[in-house]
Amino acid sequence: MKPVLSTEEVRRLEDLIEKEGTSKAELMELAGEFVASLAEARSPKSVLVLCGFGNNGGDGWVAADILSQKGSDVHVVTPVDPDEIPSALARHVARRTAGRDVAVHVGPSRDELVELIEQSDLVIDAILGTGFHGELRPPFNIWISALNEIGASVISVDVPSGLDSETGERAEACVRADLTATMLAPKIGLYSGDGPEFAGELVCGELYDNLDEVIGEVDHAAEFVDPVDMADFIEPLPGNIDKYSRGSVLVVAGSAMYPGAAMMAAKSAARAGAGYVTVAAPDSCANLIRLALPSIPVVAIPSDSRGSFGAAARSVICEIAPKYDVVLCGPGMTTASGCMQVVSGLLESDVPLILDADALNCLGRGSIDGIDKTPELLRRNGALILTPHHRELSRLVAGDPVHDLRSAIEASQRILWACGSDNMLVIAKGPTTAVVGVDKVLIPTAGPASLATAGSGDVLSGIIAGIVATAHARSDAWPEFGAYAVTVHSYTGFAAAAEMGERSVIATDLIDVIGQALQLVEDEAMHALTGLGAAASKGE
Ligand SMILES: NC(=O)C1=CN([C@@H]2O[C@H](COP(=O)(O)OP(=O)(O)OC[C@H]3O[C@@H](n4cnc5c(N)ncnc54)[C@H](O)[C@@H]3O)[C@@H](O)[C@H]2O)[C@@H](O)CC1
Ligand SMILES: [K+]
Repeated sequence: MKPVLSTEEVRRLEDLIEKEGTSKAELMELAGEFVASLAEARSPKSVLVLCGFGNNGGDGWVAADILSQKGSDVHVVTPVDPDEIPSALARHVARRTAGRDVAVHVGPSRDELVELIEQSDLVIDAILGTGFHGELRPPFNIWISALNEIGASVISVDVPSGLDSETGERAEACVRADLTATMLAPKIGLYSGDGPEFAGELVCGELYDNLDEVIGEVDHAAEFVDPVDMADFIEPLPGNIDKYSRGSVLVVAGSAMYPGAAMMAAKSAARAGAGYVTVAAPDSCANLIRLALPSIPVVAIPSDSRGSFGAAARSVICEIAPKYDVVLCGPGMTTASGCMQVVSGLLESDVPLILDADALNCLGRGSIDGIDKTPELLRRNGALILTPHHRELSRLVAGDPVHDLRSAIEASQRILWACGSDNMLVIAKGPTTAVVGVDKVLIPTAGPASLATAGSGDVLSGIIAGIVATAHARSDAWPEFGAYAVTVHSYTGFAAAAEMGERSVIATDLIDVIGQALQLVEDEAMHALTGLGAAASKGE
């Protein structure tokens, strides 16, 4: 797992490294070297380095110096003369570089800048890093819009300039990078909001030999997990196993209006490895589900007049629920009063429980001031996993805005900390999904845009249920299993897009490739672990 840091955590880390004997000036030299090495790998004949006023600019000046010494034709653009750069560290390296074989352009006009960009093979964006906040001031807004218009090949230093490294919000003009070379550890804003889109490929320069030790001494906003971190959680299927010991799931879902959601969640749970999946659905749609899923038993529960769970549903469902390793409740269920009763009944039981979709909306309706103000509703002995997307999460915290990764993590933590339970997990779904536990936040590999399709959430909750059911002995590691499930879902997006084309994927395609996705994740985890090199690339 790789730490992902907030801006404040990065500052603390730099201070600690300084205490250990490596100064910020040395870190700047190392950062510049790292950027220069990435630039060199692209063999540019001529490089343009855009430098700002701060230390991000300083990294750019160092890279410019190294690249010119290695034979590239290097031009540096700066808003002020090197002697007038306010940051002492950056001023020092700028003066040094300007005295060497680079062409320095101070405050060029837009036309002059456009000409410089067009003449170069590669642009290094060292305009703004973690020190950027608020509205983008001139001349940088003009520089950045010129750069994006021309569509130059760009390496951004630390973060794309114009992106807030904390929130991932972008200014009106924000560099669209091909590659972002982030220093020491990725900043949380690179995963949030506009970050993933504008950063392009992300590589991290560790810069400091004892980084692993020192980074453990600062808090981490989150940790990035990739398949290699999942090796411990992927177990081979033993031969002497029966359908029940492979893990059982009860899917409480569906209504006359939305029977498909129940079908997709149940089929996904089975495809994700559960040996025995049962659907409990209102009798209004039970037969339809039976016909669609011949391998899955369906228990018909009395409906209300509109085809949702009726008043008798709670007692019937709560009686059968404890027989399963995990219960998934919510897809396509509606928020009728019978459904609200079912959710509160299941919460009172001890069975490991996943609440998704309408079950979350039932929770939101049952707590006017926000679920974080009424944590007693969620306190229970059994494990509890909530899987809200941003709108559902916002409803759970009484309408407080949730619009990006950072606000999703904050809202999830408010709920978890109010409940104080280490048996609880919020999987906050979004373009980047966060798996939030009471004491850790995991960010699994994000999937492609093809996952943004109706029913994709039902597939994810089914995958989570299937994976959690097969992991019943490992309840100490819910966040890791949650991250594993989210990764598998992401990989269904890659695999389905490879078969169907990114724009054409529908949720049922994702279900059909769950097996492929499980295999891809397993291959990547095992190959990386055994040093066999890169595994089969995602869906190719
Ligand atoms: N994290 C680390 O350990 C290291 C960080 N270094 C670099 O240092 C950077 C941070 O340096 P700084 O703190 O000097 O900050 P930056 O260089 O990111 O930006 C600070 C400058 O940006 C200007 N600025 C801020 N908001 C603006 C706005 N809205 N419009 C226009 N200008 C604006 C300020 O006037 C200030 O001069 C990192 O991003 C990284 O590139 C490296 O030098 C070495 C190691
Ligand atoms: K930058």
